Amino acid sequence: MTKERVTLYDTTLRDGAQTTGVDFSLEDKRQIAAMLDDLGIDYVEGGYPGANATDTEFFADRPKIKARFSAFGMTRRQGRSVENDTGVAALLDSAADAVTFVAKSWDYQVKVALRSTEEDNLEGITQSVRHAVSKKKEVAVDCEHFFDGFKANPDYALACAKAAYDAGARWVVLCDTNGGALPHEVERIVAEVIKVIPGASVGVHCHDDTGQAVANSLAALRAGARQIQGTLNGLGERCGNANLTTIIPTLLLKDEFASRFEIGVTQEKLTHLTRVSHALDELLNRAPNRHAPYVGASAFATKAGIHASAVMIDPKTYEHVTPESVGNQRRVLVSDQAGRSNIISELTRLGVPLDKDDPRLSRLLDEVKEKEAQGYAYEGADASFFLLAKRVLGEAPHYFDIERYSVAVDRRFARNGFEDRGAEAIVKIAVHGETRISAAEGNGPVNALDLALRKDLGAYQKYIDDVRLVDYRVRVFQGGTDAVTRVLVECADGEGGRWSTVGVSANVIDASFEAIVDAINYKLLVSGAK
Ligand SMILES: CC(=O)SCCNC(=O)CCNC(=O)[C@H](O)C(C)(C)COP(=O)(O)OP(=O)(O)OC[C@H]1O[C@@H](n2cnc3c(N)ncnc32)[C@H](O)[C@@H]1OP(=O)(O)O
Ligand SMILES: CC(=O)C(=O)O
Repeated sequence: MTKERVTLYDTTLRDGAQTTGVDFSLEDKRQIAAMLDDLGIDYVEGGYPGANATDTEFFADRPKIKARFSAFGMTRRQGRSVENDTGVAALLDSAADAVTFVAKSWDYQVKVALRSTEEDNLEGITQSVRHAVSKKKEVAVDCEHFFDGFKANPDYALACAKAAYDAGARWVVLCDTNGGALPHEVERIVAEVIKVIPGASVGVHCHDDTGQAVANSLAALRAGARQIQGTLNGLGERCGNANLTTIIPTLLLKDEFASRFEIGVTQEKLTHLTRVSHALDELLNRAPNRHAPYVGASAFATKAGIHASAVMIDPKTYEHVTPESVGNQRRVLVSDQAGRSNIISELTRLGVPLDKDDPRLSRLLDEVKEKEAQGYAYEGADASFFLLAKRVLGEAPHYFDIERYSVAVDRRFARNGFEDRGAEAIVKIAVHGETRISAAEGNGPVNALDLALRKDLGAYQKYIDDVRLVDYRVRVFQGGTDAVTRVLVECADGEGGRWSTVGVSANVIDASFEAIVDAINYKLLVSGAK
């Protein structure tokens, strides 16, 4: 059976730029456009030329991408001829291959937001599309509020879509602008639309305000639409847009879609998806969503002991697709929900082979559960788990003893309002029976302690010279005066190694110190220090 082509239209650089807290630079836009192109996306909507300096500059010079490069903007303003509309001119003068006009398609919006008439809005659509087509641009029309408009006044919503199509639009895109539509409504309404506009020219643009943007996009596809708009990682106004990072693997890996449709993204490119998703987060300086479908760090993580034992026999028992297909990884977590299978799996990953019948395995599992009951959490601290395992197995050398440490926080206030802040720490340790005392100043108590501990480890100093603390997280739980503090620390070294450790105490400084000591011990152990 010949497969039908589904077109993917990405609006990360336009609707994604409407996400709270997102502000793309010109260079960000160039990099993201290249990433999308490499993935195999058909259209890259670059932004709104004329709306701001970054977008205007981005559209001055066409990025070197194979994908169609699209400029977004509104239809001609009310009371203005299309030839004299500076907004429309900015779209047509841009280096875009295609223009996407946003047009009202809900009579209520025409009256209230545009303060215009239904006839003028229809004329605006027709004139804008015809003008852009006459300037040799390919045209799409995003019919804003289409689903709400259709529910309120189907004839007018359809008339708007039809006006766009009849004037020469290549794509008529039905938008769930407020994100309130549900899949069965979308499926029903799209089926009505394709009675008057061929499905091959119909697209869908869904927002995620009810958490249904992906489901709504798939419902539109089932009903006959052949273009899906969305964004990487689901960026977009308010709750975001349909997440292409979820839609793409669904189209390629789920039989209902994979057997009927083809898209520009190949199975090989699909294996880059997790990296692309994380690269976008890196550019935005935000942590990737661990629970994101397909690409999140937890998407193929197994925590429950019963699941882990089955996953080790056959991963299919608890995985709907393979992690490798989307460039992700399987993880079996160690926690208080674990059984021996979790421990064996994690030890294997860490390069510590252990037989399921080894009596030390049960001791290690008991120790993990006891420590977790005290507040330790090993699923985010694999280096602390590694150390614990090595100790229980009797394979961890003892490198140094802490004899004492102290830390003082210093605040100096001057009359002119100048405030000087800092902290000083002293750490006394014994290495091979020899006492060493180090002092350090830091911008806070944990920083000072970390610097003091790593200042002089005698014969071991050479192993830790390139270690640095890169992340520090605190969680207080149990509440009230009995509160327990858990500190998670992430360290890195000059060879690209990264590892996480945990410390627990009623006192945040003690918990931090414990996590830092674990981080140093881990580095010594994996460096082969004796
Ligand atoms: C559904 C969506 O996500 S659409 C997203 C659109 N993107 C953006 O708004 C981000 C970029 N926007 C901007 O920089 C600015 O809003 C601009 C440059 C486009 C316009 O700025 P301004 O001229 O100051 O107008 P303002 O933003 O206050 O209002 C929008 C105007 O466009 C009109 N308008 C809105 N949609 C349309 C439309 N589809 N067709 C014609 N006119 C429209 C409104 O009635 C309003 O007109 P008014 O100025 O006569 O009141
Ligand atoms: C066009 C668009 O972004 C919307 O209607 O949501």
